This record gives sequence, C-alpha cells and structure tokens, in this order.
Amino acid sequence: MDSVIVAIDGPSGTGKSSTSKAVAAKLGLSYLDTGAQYRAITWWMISNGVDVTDAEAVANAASKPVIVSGTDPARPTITVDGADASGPIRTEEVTSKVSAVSAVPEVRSLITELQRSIAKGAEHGIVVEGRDIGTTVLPDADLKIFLTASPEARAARRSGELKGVDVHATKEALIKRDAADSSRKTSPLAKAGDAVEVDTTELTLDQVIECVVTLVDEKRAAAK
Ligand SMILES: Nc1ncnc2c1ncn2[C@@H]1O[C@H](COP(=O)(O)OP(=O)(O)OP(=O)(O)O)[C@@H](O)[C@H]1O
Ligand SMILES: Nc1ccn([C@H]2C[C@H](O)[C@@H](COP(=O)(O)O)O2)c(=O)n1
Repeated sequence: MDSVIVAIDGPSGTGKSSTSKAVAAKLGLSYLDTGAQYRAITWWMISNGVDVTDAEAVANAASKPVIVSGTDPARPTITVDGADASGPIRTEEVTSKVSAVSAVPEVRSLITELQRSIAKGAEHGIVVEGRDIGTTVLPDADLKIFLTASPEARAARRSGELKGVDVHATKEALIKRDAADSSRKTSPLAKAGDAVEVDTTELTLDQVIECVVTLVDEKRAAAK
C-alpha cells in the first residue's frame, strides 16, 4: 500500500488537527481539515446576512460560496470566494454558530462531496480529520482513528491556547458543541465501528503522533 487514506475523528480539543498535520508531514501525505470547511461556510453565511438559525435559508444559500482547501500539512490554507478565511473562521462568533450550519443536510452533502474529491485527488494519500470521516465521508479509509480526551484535559488545552480565557467556560462550551455535533440527524459525530480509539488524556502530543504513525506503518506492512 503506497497511497494511504487515514481518517481521524473525535470531539473538539482531542488533538485531531495537531496530530493529523504532524502525521501527514512525517509520512509525506496531504492533510485536510474538514472543520475549517464547515467554519468557512459558516463565516460566509454570517458575512452575507444569512440567519444561521433558519435551516431553510442556510440550505438555499449553501451552494453559493466557493470554498478551496490547501492540503499541504506544513501550510494548510482555506479560502472563500478567493479570500483568505484562515483568521476569520477561528472567531468566537463562528465557533458558536458552526454546529447549527453544519447540521443542515444540504451543507453536509455539498461539503462531503468536496471532501471526497479532495481525498480522491491526493496522489500520495491523505490524512482527513473531522467528525464523520470514518463513518460517512470515507467509509473505506485504510485506517480510522477516533481520538478522545476528558473534557477537563480538552478545556485546559484550549485555555492554554486562548490566554486569559476561563477554563470552566471553555469546558462548558466544548461540551455544548460536542452535544450538538453528536445529536444532529445527518452524519453526527460518531466513532466508526472499525476505528481504533485512542484516549489522549494522559498522552503528550508526540506520543499520540507516534501512536498514529505506528498504526499506519502496521497497516502498510499488513497490506504487503
Ligand atoms: N496530547 C496532547 N497533549 C497536550 N496538548 C495537546 C495534545 N493534543 C493536542 N494538544 C493541544 O490542544 C489544543 C487543541 O488541539 P487540536 O486543535 O489539535 O484539537 P482538535 O481536536 O483539532 O480540536 P477542534 O476539533 O476543536 O478543532 C492545541 O493547542 C494542541 O497543541
Ligand atoms: N467532519 C466534520 C468536521 C467538522 N464539523 C463541524 C462540527 C464542529 O463543531 C465544527 C468545527 O470543527 P473544528 O474546527 O472545531 O474541528 O465543524 C462537522 O460537522 N463535520
């Protein structure tokens, strides 16, 4: 197996992005942050005055923005209608509204097709991270990982990133977003039956990266 497709799913703050980028860089694979795509469409909705609580309005506008993801793990990029969206998609406003937008079936269907076409075009293989990659987007991925960590560990990690932010409030926000993402009807956050679960609570980031690289190596060796 030369080209390899790795799906990494899990709740917020479990280390999906950090792990996926590092694994892709180490193994010479492409990298796709699917959360960034849902954030990008959410940013477009907000910027264009679409009421994100109105699922019909979101569905009607869903095909309008052109979202382009760059898949170099050393320099992942995201543009909306040609404009760099990497900063604006990380605002508190987008974070608080992305679960509502990403629950709309028309949004999921468009973004899922985009993700599949990017994965198909990755010459040497790709690490794709998100919430429904192993279950829905790439059910035939060569390796599926489901990262978990305690809410306390995840909140502490996020608060470390956002200096001065209250850990308790961060933990509540994480739990609320996970609950929304897990309970939506279409393609919820879920572990695929054949995914390997890795609890990262007590692991350093380097240990998690090493664990995933080893799992990829084992898959490749088994396929020879
Ligand atoms: N095992 C770990 N130990 C300590 N810190 C970690 C670990 N894994 C990731 N982190 C840190 O936790 C923060 C969140 O990680 P990351 O953004 O990769 O999570 P995520 O699962 O992609 O989150 P989200 O789904 O919200 O985008 C980052 O600051 C990252 O450096
Ligand atoms: N495959 C995916 C990826 C992400 N989402 C939604 C749900 C998340 O809360 C949001 C932002 O993701 P993050 O940047 O925090 O990883 O995007 C999804 O529904 N499916």
